[in-house]
Amino acid sequence: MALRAVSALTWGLGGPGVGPLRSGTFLRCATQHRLEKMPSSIGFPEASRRPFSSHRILVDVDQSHGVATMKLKNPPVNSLSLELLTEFVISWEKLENDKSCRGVILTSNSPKIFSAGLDITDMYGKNAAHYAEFWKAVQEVWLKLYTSNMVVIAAINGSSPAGGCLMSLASDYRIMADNPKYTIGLNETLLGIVAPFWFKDNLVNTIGNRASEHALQRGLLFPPADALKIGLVDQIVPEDKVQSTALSVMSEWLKIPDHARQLTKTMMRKPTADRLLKQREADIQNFVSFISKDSIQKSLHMYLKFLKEREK
Ligand SMILES: CCCCC/C=C\C/C=C\CCC/C=C/C(=O)SCCNC(=O)CCNC(=O)[C@H](O)C(C)(C)COP(=O)(O)OP(=O)(O)OC[C@H]1O[C@@H](n2cnc3c(N)ncnc32)[C@H](O)[C@@H]1OP(=O)(O)O
Repeated sequence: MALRAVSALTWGLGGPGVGPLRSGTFLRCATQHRLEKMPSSIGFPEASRRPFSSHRILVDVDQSHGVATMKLKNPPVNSLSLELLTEFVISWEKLENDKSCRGVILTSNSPKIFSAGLDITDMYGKNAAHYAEFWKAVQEVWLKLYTSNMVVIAAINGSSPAGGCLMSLASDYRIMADNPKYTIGLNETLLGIVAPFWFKDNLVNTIGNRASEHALQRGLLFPPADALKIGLVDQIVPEDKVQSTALSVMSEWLKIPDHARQLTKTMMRKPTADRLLKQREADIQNFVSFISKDSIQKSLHMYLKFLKEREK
């Protein structure tokens, strides 16, 4: 009975004419029935899977449930290089255009590291044109994630500093592996660099102003239990339960009619996304001039050296 009630609501309100929302709501209604019946902790049945991949991004779409799993694959530490970011955008657009896909679980193919954040070698020793192209790609990935009509769940199966944390923050829900060796946070100041205003906005929207002020100035990296305490992640689970929990949470989110959830998400997030969109080019120029400074290049050089030489 409850199943029918949810579907009737979706059929009634979510058809053509919903405006800027993703089309294909009708298809999604059928999916919704199946999702609600799905035991939430199981994986995807082979028959309905449609994988695709590029060098650094692996995607597995479960068409019958309307859920894709996207894995970052850029060994050794899943740094967000220009190549990875570019491939990410292409894969993301493919999913956005796939009417049967309503939700994405974002995770890592590497054990222990969700993402080491932006690839420092893309911000060090290159020319202005490279920095500009790189930053535009960083902006694009954030905008795609933050404003996606799909439900985005970050399954954080390892450390997630800086840009890795940003990708998680841009998701709708964050589940982190409960291993105290892993950390998450915006640690930019530790590298002698500064998180731009839209990283900061996304953090403030998630954990509040005071906690952000503290975390950002000190470049704090939080172990899972502390991240949960301040609301940086929504849930921590044993390492081997991250993916199954993500599937289970996804099935709950997908019970909500798409159009209502999407309009609500837009209402909550549009002002923050617009702040970047309105000054995107200026933000690129700001990044280029900041990162090109001798003092900043020197800091990045020292940090790379520290990473290579530190004791493991
Ligand atoms: C008012 C003025 C405002 C102006 C603002 C304007 C613009 C904004 C300007 C700048 C904003 C930039 C925002 C930057 C965001 C970022 O994401 S920066 C990246 C931050 N990331 C980190 O600090 C993580 C560093 N890495 C680690 O902590 C560890 O590597 C680890 C992820 C915990 C994994 O540890 P482990 O498994 O032990 O692996 P290794 O440390 O041995 O690393 C293996 C190799 O990978 C290299 N590496 C690590 N991280 C990166 C990276 N992010 N980029 C590139 N390379 C990386 C590491 O050096 C090792 O290399 P070798 O094998 O030794 O060659």
